[in-house]
Amino acid sequence: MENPVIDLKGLTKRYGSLKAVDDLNLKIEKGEVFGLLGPNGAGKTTTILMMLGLTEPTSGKALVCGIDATSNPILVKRKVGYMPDSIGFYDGMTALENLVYTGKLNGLAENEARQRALDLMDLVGLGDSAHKRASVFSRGMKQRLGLAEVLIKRPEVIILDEPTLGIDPAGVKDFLGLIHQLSKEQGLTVLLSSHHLHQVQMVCDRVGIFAAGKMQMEGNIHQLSQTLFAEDSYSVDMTVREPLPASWEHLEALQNIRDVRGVRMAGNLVQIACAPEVIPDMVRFFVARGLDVMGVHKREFGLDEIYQKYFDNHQIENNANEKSRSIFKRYISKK
Ligand SMILES: Nc1ncnc2c1ncn2[C@@H]1O[C@H](COP(=O)(O)OP(=O)(O)OP(=O)(O)O)[C@@H](O)[C@H]1O
Repeated sequence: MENPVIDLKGLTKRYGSLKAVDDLNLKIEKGEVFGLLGPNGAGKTTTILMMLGLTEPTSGKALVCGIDATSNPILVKRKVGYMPDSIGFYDGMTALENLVYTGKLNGLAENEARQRALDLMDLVGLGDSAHKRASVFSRGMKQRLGLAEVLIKRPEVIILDEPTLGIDPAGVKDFLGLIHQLSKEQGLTVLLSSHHLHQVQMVCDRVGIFAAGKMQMEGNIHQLSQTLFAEDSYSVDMTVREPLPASWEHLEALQNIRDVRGVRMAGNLVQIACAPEVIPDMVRFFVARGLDVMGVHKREFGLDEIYQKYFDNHQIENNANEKSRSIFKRYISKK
């Protein structure tokens, strides 16, 4: 990566004997959406605070848009919009007044701030609520207003901490769609910290699993899946019309096909761990035995399984949001 927008070099933060962040190296490029994942206490917030110049590193550097966040925090704050997990507004002001106020604080003239605030309220789906007091906003509406407030100063980077908390499912889809659009169309660089793995997977180009102050793994979903699940990272779900008996006579022949690494059967569903190239062979196998194939679904492991597998493998205490955990389904592997 030639000119990363975010460049963390050996970033370390100690609190007494605790290393909250331990020699972190991370580069994020322009227009990239990077998901920062990790259990409670992993060091995510401490990292973000150092990137904003709000906490001084014990050693190492946080460069944002080429600026050292520790020695130039004010300059960095002009370039970076930060949306914390709980956002405060001036309750006595309307949503529009709040945004205009923030715009003016960031150097916009009154008219420009007003116009931009109105445009942004439309963008985040609050166009009809511009003149309502922020105090009457629901949590989800406050999150949307928070995004508008972050965007008003035209940041080059936005850092979002659990941004979808309290937003309804349709709103989450809109919100993530908007993040994606801003990154791809306007080159906005996004660092997203969240425990909602499915949402992170929907929007992030790359994710990093952070634990015990260290970046344990990083890459896109495909790379992480390949690293953790190796040969089992692909599988295909075949659905046949009639349920198959547990002692299906063709099971062994299926298991012995080249590149098939495991088979699991449940009624009329057969899950086969195999390379994607052999999917047509699988279909032919079933058809040749007189079975009606009703569905073929190629499946890759998602971030939920990747995250769980990582912590299963490494036995690092995982206190993260229990809702984000899912049951990892294992295949019956060939002996
Ligand atoms: N000001 C502080 N003084 C002492 N220890 C701190 C301080 N701030 C954070 N820590 C410790 O540093 C570690 C990392 O905390 P941090 O808030 O960065 O974690 P996190 O990954 O953001 O967690 P969460 O997902 O719960 O928000 C924790 O062990 C925490 O107790």
